Amino acid sequence: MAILVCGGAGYIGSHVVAALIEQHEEIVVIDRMAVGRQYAVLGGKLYNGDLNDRVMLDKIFKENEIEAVIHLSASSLVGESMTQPLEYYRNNVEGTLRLLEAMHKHCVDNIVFSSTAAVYGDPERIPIREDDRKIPRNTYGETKLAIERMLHWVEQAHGIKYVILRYFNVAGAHDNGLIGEDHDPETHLIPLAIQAALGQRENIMIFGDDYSTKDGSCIRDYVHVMDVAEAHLLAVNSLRNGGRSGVYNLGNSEGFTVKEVIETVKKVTGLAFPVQIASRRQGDPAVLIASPELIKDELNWSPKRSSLEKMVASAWEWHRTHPNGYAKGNEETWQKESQS
Ligand SMILES: NC(=O)c1ccc[n+]([C@@H]2O[C@H](COP(=O)([O-])OP(=O)(O)OC[C@H]3O[C@@H](n4cnc5c(N)ncnc54)[C@H](O)[C@@H]3O)[C@@H](O)[C@H]2O)c1
Ligand SMILES: O=c1ccn([C@@H]2O[C@H](COP(=O)(O)OP(=O)(O)O[C@H]3O[C@H](CO)[C@@H](O)[C@H](O)[C@H]3O)[C@@H](O)[C@H]2O)c(=O)[nH]1
Repeated sequence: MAILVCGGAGYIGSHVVAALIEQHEEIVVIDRMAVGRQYAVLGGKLYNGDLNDRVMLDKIFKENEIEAVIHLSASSLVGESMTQPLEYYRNNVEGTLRLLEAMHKHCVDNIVFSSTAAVYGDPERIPIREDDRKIPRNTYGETKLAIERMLHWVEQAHGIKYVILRYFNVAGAHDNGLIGEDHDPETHLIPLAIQAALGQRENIMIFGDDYSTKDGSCIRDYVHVMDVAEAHLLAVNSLRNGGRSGVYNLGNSEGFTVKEVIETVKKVTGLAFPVQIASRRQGDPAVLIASPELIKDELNWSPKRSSLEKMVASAWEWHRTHPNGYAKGNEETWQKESQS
């Protein structure tokens, strides 16, 4: 029996695949490889395909005995979602609809879904609990909330059980040194600051220093990608063992401002780089900090890498050793490394 990982060639998906390999699972990956990186997939069977492609999904479910799905594929950039809302609804909501149709047709009834802190919008209290008000401030969060609601109703009608993981800001890279974050273009704060440290970009911009926070910049809760991957194993095992559906925050219950993150990057790398204040980015809430108590209690999740400095050091190690990511001229080096 195999686990289907949708978006398994992406940043977080590739770390989930690595964790499944350690658990000796049979793995099938579907990724449309526009963003996904072939060399990020350390094992399993890879289908280069789109979730919106019914024929492709049917083929995958026919060719493999799938017992559970881990669904990470999405368009997931807050800023972009504000200018391309139709594409976000199409790729995220319609893609998930196709996936659930295929699961229903092929009698697969367990799914772990990547949701986001962006479903909450401006939180009513900090730390945020799962039942708190959800009024997304951006189209991206809105599409994820729509999918969460879809999962709820599909379970009622068709018995497909789910674990929804609402990640906060995922950071860092795998300890094995083989996989990490490689987006093109990069939009996330930590890798961008590291690129500035490496001299690959002129500076790093702080999007707004006039928020009501201690230094005026936005606060986020960072969580290590390996701790996130570990949560997926716990979630899928719980569903397979007859556990019920659930919705969980995935964060460290500690927030850091953009300025603090940039200072940490300077400290960890030992490198100075220019920092500029820019205007606020559309769709950004001021503060997002998780209460992860529920997943600790119910799924026994215990993050092992919660210090910001260690997360930045882990990201730094990846970027320092792979300054061009996976596939921009260093494929051979990468292949040698992965074989050794
Ligand atoms: N990175 C974060 O901090 C963060 C935080 C909260 C939630 N999330 C969620 O986690 C998931 C993974 O995020 P990531 O940072 O690894 O993103 P990513 O872009 O690196 O990975 C997503 C992968 O999905 C694939 N994909 C997208 N649409 C597809 C489609 N229609 N068919 C097949 N493949 C498709 C992409 O090619 C990519 O490889 C996303 O669902 C995202 O919304 C991420
Ligand atoms: O050049 C930059 C990039 C980002 N930021 C700020 O840094 C913070 C973090 O931004 P980023 O790293 O882009 O992450 P988010 O926009 O917070 O979104 C991430 O975290 C969300 C959960 O909180 C997920 O839903 C998203 O998928 C994921 O991309 C935000 O306040 C940004 O405004 C800057 O100031 N300058």
